Amino acid sequence: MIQIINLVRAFNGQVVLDGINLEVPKGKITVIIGKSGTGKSVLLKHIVGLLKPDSGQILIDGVDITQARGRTLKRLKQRFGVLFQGGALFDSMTVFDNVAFPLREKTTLAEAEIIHRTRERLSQVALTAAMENKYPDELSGGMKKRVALARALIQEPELVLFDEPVTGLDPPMTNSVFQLITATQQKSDYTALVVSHDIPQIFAIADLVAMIHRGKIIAYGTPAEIQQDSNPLVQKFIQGNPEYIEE
Ligand SMILES: Nc1ncnc2c1ncn2[C@@H]1O[C@H](COP(=O)(O)OP(=O)(O)OP(=O)(O)O)[C@@H](O)[C@H]1O
Repeated sequence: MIQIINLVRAFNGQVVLDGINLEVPKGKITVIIGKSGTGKSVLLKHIVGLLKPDSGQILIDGVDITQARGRTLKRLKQRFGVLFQGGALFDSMTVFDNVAFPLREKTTLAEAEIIHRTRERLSQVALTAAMENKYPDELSGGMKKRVALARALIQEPELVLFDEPVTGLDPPMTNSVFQLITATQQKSDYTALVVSHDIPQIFAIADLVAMIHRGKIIAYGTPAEIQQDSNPLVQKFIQGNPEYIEE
């Protein structure tokens, strides 16, 4: 579904993406791993059309989003649900209004249908009706992630991008958010691209894992393949070996 071909991007002369090649298959969960500052968020921003590369292509079902403008770009963007780092909920809106927001902004659905769909999504992420009228600052970190997930899924996107969805959560909450990603993905069959450092948990949810190092994909495969990868850099990273920091 997504093909990234020779993607290159530098900022102020510093090359961040140095010829990324990656296929993200339809209806699967692909996880990108790699240390802080290797360009994982920059890559996601290119995929959703927020940044333009210096060169290379990103084909979404054959259409190059790096070249898309106007209506074509808008239509491509509508196919994405995005959960950026931090969740970015609107503090002045209730849980319900946060989740309903994309439907109110971008569709002409009747209010009754908006209420129905919003409740459906909230229950999908195990948020009860009692939570609907709370404001983000009354919620725990894990609850906020659930609300952000419900909002990312509200328009039934074909493709959902998650930028470090469990950062700052305790281990049970981390597992619970990962389980929700798996459960919603299986139910709605969207294509998921997740950026996460959380090893070993990501091996339990990923169909495919790609490791990015110095602007390139240096390993790609199933969790079992990655865990057995012969590249010492991959082994150092997944085992949390401090030597990797210097690599
Ligand atoms: N808009 C920008 N202008 C200049 N430099 C940028 C910009 N966005 C990102 N960078 C640089 O690109 C590099 C990669 O950043 P990015 O946020 O993609 O890393 P990351 O792999 O997602 O890290 P983390 O895991 O810590 O979130 C960093 O050196 C960052 O400073």
